[in-house]
Amino acid sequence: MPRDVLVYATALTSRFRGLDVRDGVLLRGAVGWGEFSPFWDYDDRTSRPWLAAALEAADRGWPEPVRERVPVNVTVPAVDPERAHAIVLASGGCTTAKVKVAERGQTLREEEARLEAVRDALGPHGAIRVDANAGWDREEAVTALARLDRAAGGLEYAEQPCADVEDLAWVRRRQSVPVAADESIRRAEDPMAVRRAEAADVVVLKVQPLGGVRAGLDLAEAVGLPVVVSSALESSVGIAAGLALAGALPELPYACGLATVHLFARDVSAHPLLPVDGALPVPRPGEVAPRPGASLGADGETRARWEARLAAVGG
Ligand SMILES: O=C(O)CCC(=O)C1=CC=C[C@@H](O)[C@@H]1C(=O)O
Ligand SMILES: [Mg+2]
Repeated sequence: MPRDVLVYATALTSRFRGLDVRDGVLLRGAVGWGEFSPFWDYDDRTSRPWLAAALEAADRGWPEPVRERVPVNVTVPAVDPERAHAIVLASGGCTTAKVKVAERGQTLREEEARLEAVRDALGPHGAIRVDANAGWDREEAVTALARLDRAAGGLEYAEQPCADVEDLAWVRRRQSVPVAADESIRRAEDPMAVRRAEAADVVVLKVQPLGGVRAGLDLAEAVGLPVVVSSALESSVGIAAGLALAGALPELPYACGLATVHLFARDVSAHPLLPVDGALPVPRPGEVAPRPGASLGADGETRARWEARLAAVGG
């Protein structure tokens, strides 16, 4: 069992997934550090794979990688065009951008402006993908994707345009932007439904919700579609596990969504996993650790909440 438990909390540099603060637990085992940070809207049962992923990193380590570096996308939250432009320019050389769209309270015109700004910052050769987080119904998705595809000067793919697998398949047949499945994999009872319904061209895999790097490798093999490994908005300790999965996949045709540490006002590591030349290194088990002896930003109440949650989930 893990020997040390540290709780971190940090402000986010832009609002993301409705959050202004991110917090979680770091666990140390025989091999290294693992992160357990299910979002607060996840119940104890749904949080169990997140704990399994942390314990795998802490106690077992990961399979050998087949590559040393992983190309990554810059993640652009649902911000105004000026901020979107600045985020891409400060991305550490990323040539792929993932832009959040279908944000409640925003118009399609605002989202077009965000995509135009991202294209301007990225230049004509960069790749742009969008993530709607299931925010559209299927007709809305077809209309929005046509407009956003034009505004972006071409979209690489659209992540989770609708909630239902049948709707993803319908949208995929009706228009030309490829479809990626995220929530339909990580929150689904049956992640293979996407494959059976021919609902996606790409699948997005996240280590914590899936229960670890080995679980992610097994699912990638079973699904048999191109994989994009993405973060669950983790500290560098959690991102290290994502990089281990991306590093061990036999094929990696797309940039991964693992460059999210820039969204943390303060990371837990003295060497945050921020991209250089648009890529991140694949760390060895135990290589990424919290700053020694430092406070990780969590107050007493936050620490107590996480310790109780860890016990409830089974740590
Ligand atoms: O994929 C990326 O570029 C970053 C990760 C990312 O977008 C997400 C991380 C955490 C929670 C999710 O709402 C979100 C996603 O939907 O992919
Ligand atoms: Mg997504």
